[in-house]
Amino acid sequence: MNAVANVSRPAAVPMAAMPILQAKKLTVRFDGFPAVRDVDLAIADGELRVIIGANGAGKSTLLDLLCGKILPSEGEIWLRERNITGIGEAAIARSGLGRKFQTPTVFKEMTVLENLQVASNRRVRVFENLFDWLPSRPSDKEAAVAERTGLLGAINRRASELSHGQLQWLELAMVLSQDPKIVLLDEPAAGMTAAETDKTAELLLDLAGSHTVLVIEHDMAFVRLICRTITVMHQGAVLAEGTAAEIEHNPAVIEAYLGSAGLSHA
Ligand SMILES: Nc1ncnc2c1ncn2[C@@H]1O[C@H](COP(=O)(O)OP(=O)(O)OP(=O)(O)O)[C@@H](O)[C@H]1O
Repeated sequence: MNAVANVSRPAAVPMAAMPILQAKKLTVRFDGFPAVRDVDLAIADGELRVIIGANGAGKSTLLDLLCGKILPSEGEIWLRERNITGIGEAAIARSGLGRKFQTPTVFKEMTVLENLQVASNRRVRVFENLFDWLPSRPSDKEAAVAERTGLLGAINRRASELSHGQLQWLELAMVLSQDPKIVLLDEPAAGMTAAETDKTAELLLDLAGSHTVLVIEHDMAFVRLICRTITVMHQGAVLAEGTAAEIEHNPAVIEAYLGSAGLSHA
């Protein structure tokens, strides 16, 4: 049996309370081309939301907008009752929104623990690694983050010795070290083995609830492992939103994104 099947899934989150993250008519144009168009999105506190869509649908650009990496041409982004549009990437990160990119940006010559210390500002400057005068034991928080991401046993190993999956988990652990309320993930299972993919699904299901998680994903098998609500993007706009079953049977989605073969063959 798939290991993920044993993980208890958080119930779909009802949207009664104010969403923790909202996009309102979010649009960005590059030289007049609308990469993201009029996107309305409402993510509940503790929700695990998956965004799917064909290449060029605007998924990464949407995450770039939400984390403040790029500015919208029109529309707004709200973190609970606060309009965070245009406040800048660093201020948005400080407000509790963490982003993990597809390509890990860990320091390969440092250990897992040292990377976590850099991420949480316990090891303030990278060159301090040259001197062995910083704590070599994990704090309780570092140990907890390492344990949650399956890296506790590897905490003193250099990042260069880690597998591809472990590197991805390390970068997620580095994001978690900064205490985000919301975590944005760009294809977290890309390039992973089947076992690593299952473990990543378990990890995301475990994170949901204590964190709000927004995931871009291409791999439909992975999406089915983790999804509660799926948002489908097409040509920069939101085409559909619903459960996996609703999305799989949505004629517009089948037509626009999945082709006549349907979702099960995506
Ligand atoms: N900085 C940019 N300048 C010009 N066009 C851009 C820029 N960034 C993205 N685009 C265009 O915007 C559209 C959306 O791109 P985006 O990368 O967001 O799509 P995506 O859904 O994430 O695709 P993929 O799954 O292939 O990563 C594409 O047509 C892309 O070429």
